[in-house]
Amino acid sequence: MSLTEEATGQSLRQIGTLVRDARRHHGLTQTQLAERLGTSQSAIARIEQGAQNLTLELLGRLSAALDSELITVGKAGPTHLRVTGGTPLSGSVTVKSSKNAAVALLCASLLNRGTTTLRNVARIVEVERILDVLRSIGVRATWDDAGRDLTIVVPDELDLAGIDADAARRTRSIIMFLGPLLHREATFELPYAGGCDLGTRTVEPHMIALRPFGLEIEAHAGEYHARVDRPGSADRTIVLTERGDTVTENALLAAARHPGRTTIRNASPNYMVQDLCLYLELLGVRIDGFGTTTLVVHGVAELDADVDYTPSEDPVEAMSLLTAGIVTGSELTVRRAPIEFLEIELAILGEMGLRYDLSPEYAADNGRTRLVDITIHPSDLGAPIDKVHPMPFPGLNIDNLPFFTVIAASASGGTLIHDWVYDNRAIHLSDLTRLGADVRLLDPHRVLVTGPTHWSAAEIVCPPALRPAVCILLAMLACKGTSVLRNVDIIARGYEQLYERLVEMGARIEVFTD
Ligand SMILES: CC(=O)N[C@H]1[C@@H](OP(=O)(O)OP(=O)(O)OC[C@H]2O[C@@H](n3ccc(=O)[nH]c3=O)[C@H](O)[C@@H]2O)O[C@H](CO)[C@@H](O)[C@@H]1O
Ligand SMILES: C=C(OP(=O)(O)O)C(=O)O
Repeated sequence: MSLTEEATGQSLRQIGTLVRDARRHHGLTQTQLAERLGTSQSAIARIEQGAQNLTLELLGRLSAALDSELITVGKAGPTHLRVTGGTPLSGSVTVKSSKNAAVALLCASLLNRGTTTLRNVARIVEVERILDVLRSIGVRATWDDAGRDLTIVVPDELDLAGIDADAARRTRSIIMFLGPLLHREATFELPYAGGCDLGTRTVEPHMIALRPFGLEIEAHAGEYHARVDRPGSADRTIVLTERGDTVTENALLAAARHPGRTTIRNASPNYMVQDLCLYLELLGVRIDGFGTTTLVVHGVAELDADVDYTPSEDPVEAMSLLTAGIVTGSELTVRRAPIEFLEIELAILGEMGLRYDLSPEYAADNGRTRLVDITIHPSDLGAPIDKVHPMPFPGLNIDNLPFFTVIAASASGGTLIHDWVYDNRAIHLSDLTRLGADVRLLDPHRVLVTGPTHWSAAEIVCPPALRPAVCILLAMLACKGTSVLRNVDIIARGYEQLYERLVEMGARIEVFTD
């Protein structure tokens, strides 16, 4: 069926614009996109001009090639936001539990023969994707009536042939199936890990970390082909080549059922790793060195316990909510903020002139993570003297860095933001120029932001990266007038009810679809 039978020339032109914007966000030329689709550059040029008949099949292939919900076939259309900004927010907002702990714990539940109950799990698309994958291989995962707590029961035999490859390819976290699966299967296949468009993200450190557990991986035809030759129970030391979060988690997951003592050096002590350690301890795995870069895991061959765990609050969500308040010049309280994972961020903000108060500390439901309520006050911000750059924990969180771009744009003076981590995340922040910010990309890793910005409303297509997308939304809250942010579905990957919660604080955000 040809779409032109139904759609007007105007909708073809609209689709053309969406395709062009998505292609540019992916840094693709027309020729490169044409190669992905097996078509010619001139056909792409015609599509982008709205001068090409589009079949549903071609629309589906375009969506897949651009990994974008811009054009969906057989589903509701993409979601957009109309944001009327320029007024302060007020009141308080409570931080939800973290995306990154949730996905690690879901993967970890594969280790347990007993029932895992995870409480207060974030209702986000990233979690749903891992759940889809788990269910497709036979895991029983059910939400309670309130939709907050998850009960997970893993069958004796997994149906790995039935894996939902589409859901798996949309998340990078699928890589954390390797650690648990290597104890269950001698050979298995997993689809390639996917995720946001942040540039190349290596999985080599995972291969290096898991090799001592007998795992060999060959990657071809869109799949990891895993072979396991399980070693004996001898003690071992694993030195991670990168202090990555998920690679530390994979090493922990493998070590948990390795019947010996595993020392993991250069481990990430970041928040999601701490949640995972606490869960594994409930399963009966002793881990020395909690919160440090050397973890000693006393593995147990069979893990069979009915456990109940509540992951801790998300520091990146806390930073997002603080940013919303800062750029709108608001008096706002962010409740249940995990302070240990925000201290450096707050210290830099304090140097920039942010006035804030902290409540006394209290414990999160996991009993360990320290929480505070942070109240920020309207402040005149100045650029920090030194560049702002992330580090593996304890350092400024890599995922919190993009928010400093929006904040720096609201401050007087020039701020250099150095994202050495991701090849393709800073580039998405240059969209802030469309809202009046002076954001100059010096190279793929360094952004020079000069403020203060006279924010002005605009229409922007959401970049295909979670944090930059939220940064643009938050900047729109600072813009007088009405902005439109198109195709915001990516935000649901990591945030639950973000718009509703901002609206409760006084933001004017309307959600609409085409
Ligand atoms: C599900 C989950 O938990 N995701 C988080 C996790 O992803 P994840 O653990 O997958 O992060 P990666 O392993 O991709 O690391 C991010 C990037 O940092 C580089 N790198 C990392 C550590 C290091 O010591 N040296 C180094 O160069 C990696 O090569 C990569 O390019 O950690 C990232 C970095 O905190 C966060 O952005 C992600 O939100
Ligand atoms: C990069 C991020 O996460 P992921 O590892 O899930 O892509 C993020 O949370 O910003």
